[in-house]
Amino acid sequence: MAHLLIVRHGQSVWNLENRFTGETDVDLSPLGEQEALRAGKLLKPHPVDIAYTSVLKRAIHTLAIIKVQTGWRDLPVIRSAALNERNYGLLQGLNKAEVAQKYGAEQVALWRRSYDVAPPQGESLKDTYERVVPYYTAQIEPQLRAGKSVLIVAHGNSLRALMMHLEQISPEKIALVDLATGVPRLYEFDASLRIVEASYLPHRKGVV
Ligand SMILES: O=C(O)[C@@H](CO)OP(=O)(O)O
Repeated sequence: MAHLLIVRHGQSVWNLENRFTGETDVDLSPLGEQEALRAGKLLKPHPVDIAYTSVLKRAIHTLAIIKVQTGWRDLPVIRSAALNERNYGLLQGLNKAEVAQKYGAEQVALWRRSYDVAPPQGESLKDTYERVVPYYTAQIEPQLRAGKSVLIVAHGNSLRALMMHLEQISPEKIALVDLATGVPRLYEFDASLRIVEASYLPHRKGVV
């Protein structure tokens, strides 16, 4: 059966500086480029037919490095803003530790990891889910149903929203799920597109 691979972009310059990034279009840090190379090595044994990414350069750059590293130079790529990072509103650009000092760690934890508490003028994870999952269902799932394997290179929160959908993670439990930069997660499906295995590469055997 077809498989799906999801990868969060490599470390960005603002990840490194511990700043809320959201839809700000910052590029990879040097470590982020290394993480993308490593992701390419891990992905190589799992060829795909099509790739999807956001319109933000940290994801586009990660995918470009993966394409070179895997030798998948002709891999078709579709970019969509539906896969962008959640909009962090007024927090974008601010240092996460400074925001925690000002508003308290508990409030910041709610803004960062709760399902439905939106940061000021930004998107909650629920808002993000409501744009990511319909895009996945309409555009990406049909590829899998047609037997095509798919790679998605996107962002911490847009991918957490997708993981909620794929793995039936509850709003309470998703608060505990963090996705590391540049570590691919592999989903294998049965003929009815039910997940038979979900695991981070290179580790296998993590059965859902
Ligand atoms: O700043 C951001 O856009 C995201 C991802 O880096 O941060 P957080 O992990 O706090 O949601």
